[in-house]
Amino acid sequence: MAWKTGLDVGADGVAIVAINNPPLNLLSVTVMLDLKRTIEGALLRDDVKAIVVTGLKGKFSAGFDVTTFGGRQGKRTKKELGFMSIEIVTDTLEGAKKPLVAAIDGPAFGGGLEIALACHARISTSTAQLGLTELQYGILPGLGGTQRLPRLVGLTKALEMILMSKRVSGEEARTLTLVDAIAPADKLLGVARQWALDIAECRRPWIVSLYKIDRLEPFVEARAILKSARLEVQRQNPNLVHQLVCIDVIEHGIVSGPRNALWKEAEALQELRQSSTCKSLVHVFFAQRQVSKVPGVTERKFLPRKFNKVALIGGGSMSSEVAKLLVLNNYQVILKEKDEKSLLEQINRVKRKLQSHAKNQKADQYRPQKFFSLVKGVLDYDDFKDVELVIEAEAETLSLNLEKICPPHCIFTSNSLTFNSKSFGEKTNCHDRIAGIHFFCQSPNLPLMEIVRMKNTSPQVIIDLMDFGRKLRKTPIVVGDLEGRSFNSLLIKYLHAAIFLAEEGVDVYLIDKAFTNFGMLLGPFRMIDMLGLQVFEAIGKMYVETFPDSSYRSKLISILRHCDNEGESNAQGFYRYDNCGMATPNPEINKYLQKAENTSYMAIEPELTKLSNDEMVEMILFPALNEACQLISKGIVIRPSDLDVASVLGMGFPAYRGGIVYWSDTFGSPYVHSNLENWSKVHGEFFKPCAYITECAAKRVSLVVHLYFFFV
Ligand SMILES: C[C@H](O)CC(=O)SCCNC(=O)CCNC(=O)[C@H](O)C(C)(C)COP(=O)(O)OP(=O)(O)OC[C@H]1O[C@@H](n2cnc3c(N)ncnc32)[C@H](O)[C@@H]1OP(=O)(O)O
Repeated sequence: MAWKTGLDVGADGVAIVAINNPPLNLLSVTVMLDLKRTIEGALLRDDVKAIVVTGLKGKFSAGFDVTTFGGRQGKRTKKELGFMSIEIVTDTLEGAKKPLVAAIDGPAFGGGLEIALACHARISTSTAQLGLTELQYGILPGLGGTQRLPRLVGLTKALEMILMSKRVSGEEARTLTLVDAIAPADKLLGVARQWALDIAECRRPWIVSLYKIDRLEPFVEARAILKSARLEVQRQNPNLVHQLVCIDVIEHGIVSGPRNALWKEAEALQELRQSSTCKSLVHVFFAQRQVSKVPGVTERKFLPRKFNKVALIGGGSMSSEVAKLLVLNNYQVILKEKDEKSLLEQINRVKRKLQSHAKNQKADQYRPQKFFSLVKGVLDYDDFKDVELVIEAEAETLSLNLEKICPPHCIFTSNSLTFNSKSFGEKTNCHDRIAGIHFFCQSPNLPLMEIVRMKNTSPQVIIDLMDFGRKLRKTPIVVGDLEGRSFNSLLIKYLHAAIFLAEEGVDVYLIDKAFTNFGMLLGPFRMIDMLGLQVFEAIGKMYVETFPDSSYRSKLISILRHCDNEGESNAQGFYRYDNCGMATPNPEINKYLQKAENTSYMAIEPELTKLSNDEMVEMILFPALNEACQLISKGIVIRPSDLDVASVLGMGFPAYRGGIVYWSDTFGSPYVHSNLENWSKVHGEFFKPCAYITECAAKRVSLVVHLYFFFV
């Protein structure tokens, strides 16, 4: 078996110990044992005065391999528990009789950084990335990070970094006193070697982080900081325990001593790594990495082409949001409208949005003007000669004329709600340059961008659009094209199911509360307000026309709109919004619901008003899962986990529940099926389970595993 650490002793008496587990030098029990053996070997050699610990090929270590987390582990003995943290990191590395200096380049995350923290000094490149990212996986730093980081940078900064899994650059780490010096990559080892010799020869201090006290706040202040951190995490994530456990472990070190706390940390890690929260978060971590892989496209390794100039055609308020997003990311934008009046309105909308953005960001007064200089409003196509991307927001078709005006590499996309892939660009000769692009259910602020890949869209165009999405700081998800179905349809099912319950007499605000208690960022009605009732009604109508049997025909939205309730855009919808954007229930809502009931042909179902929170959540999310299974079984999304990522980023679904498909699958397909089947008998086709769920339930197999067999 190949060694996972290398040893190289120089004539200066410094041993370089390098972690060697490419590509990211991930840690495992084997790597840790090798590290222990190599360090012990170096300590025994008379020609070694000091040791530099580093990672091969410019990557210190991206921490532990998280695939080992989230599963059930047998009970461990106390010795096994503290083995890596106490015997290896603390007693062998930190307790070494010769000084150890960490030379950090590239990633130093989780356990990787914890090894560096146990060294007696740290030298880093300015671009290295450092962070204790464990809480992002529902665990806590398990190699002494809960004790050493607060002692190196102070409790306040350490809590900020640990609780938010915050990553800092080498440069920032230097200002935090997390690293002792910065060196360019080509001089990193040289500087670290000299530093190690300086410690060995008493020219620099030999610092043992575990017992450092000068950066730690005084006892009373420290406990007050921890108390307020506890309150804050409880307020933000009342369903999660791992953050509280982590704060307890940090406090234990302050009250009972850091070595004592290392045992507590090891026990807590053992417990948390088996939790469902950890399993779900690890699932989301890998799912997020998968979405960047598009079969038949990304493995070709094409380089993305850069867009400088983007044209937006029509689209009113929605397009103005996209225009704002583009100019804030330094794209030149051509706004094309059909007449003077619409153009003036559009220009003013973009101006207002940029001004209010600058105000919210507390930017200087000239910033909006600077951004606005990137926007040009036009009524004709003269300026399209050098645009690289066209986003059509309204038109159903793409004209041959436009194709001729634009350069031959220009990409044509539709952002239209009623985008019909068959007619869009039908008469042109550039089918390989046509795609759909959704800035996510018309709210460009959500960190998701859906790219609809048509039958003929070229791989290069998909690469270009994915890169464009990332430059806008969105996660691009590529979907196939089928009858206008996409992640939007899943979202619409979810929101329509919530409206169905409200129209059946369930309190709107209780529904929203049930969802925020479940962990969603916003309840469904707050989300409709955010999307805008006009947009929501338009998409709803499109679905009713395209899928008349399985769509829900809501009365409520048009009634609300009739009384000028448009959502956040005009500060009234399901909620009313004050000048600071604070939402309070709309006092008129029952009046609108009564009207909807009077015009509805469905009888109110009193049983539904007795639903528990969990039942409400299932009844609203299972129809969305039903839609998800259709998207997957028809091959519209590449893999089931893409919908988990889309639900986390686009719906605000709690990542710690793993995403909509993953979460639903924990109930088992027979449970999901029998619920949908029962609801459909009473409440109609909207709830009818799709053939795929029916088949999985009949075979009593997992929805996800079965789908993988289907498509891989
Ligand atoms: C006990 C300890 O306290 C616990 C811990 O150490 S917890 C672990 C903490 N570590 C982390 O959070 C690091 C997570 N990784 C990352 O952020 C990024 O991978 C990175 C910034 C290091 C590198 O990014 P990038 O260069 O884009 O490479 P990326 O594509 O993400 O990763 C390369 C491969 O390694 C995998 N990988 C990355 N980090 C991993 C990890 N910690 N565990 C398992 N696999 C990992 C990726 O999934 C990917 O696999 P693939 O090629 O099969 O898709």
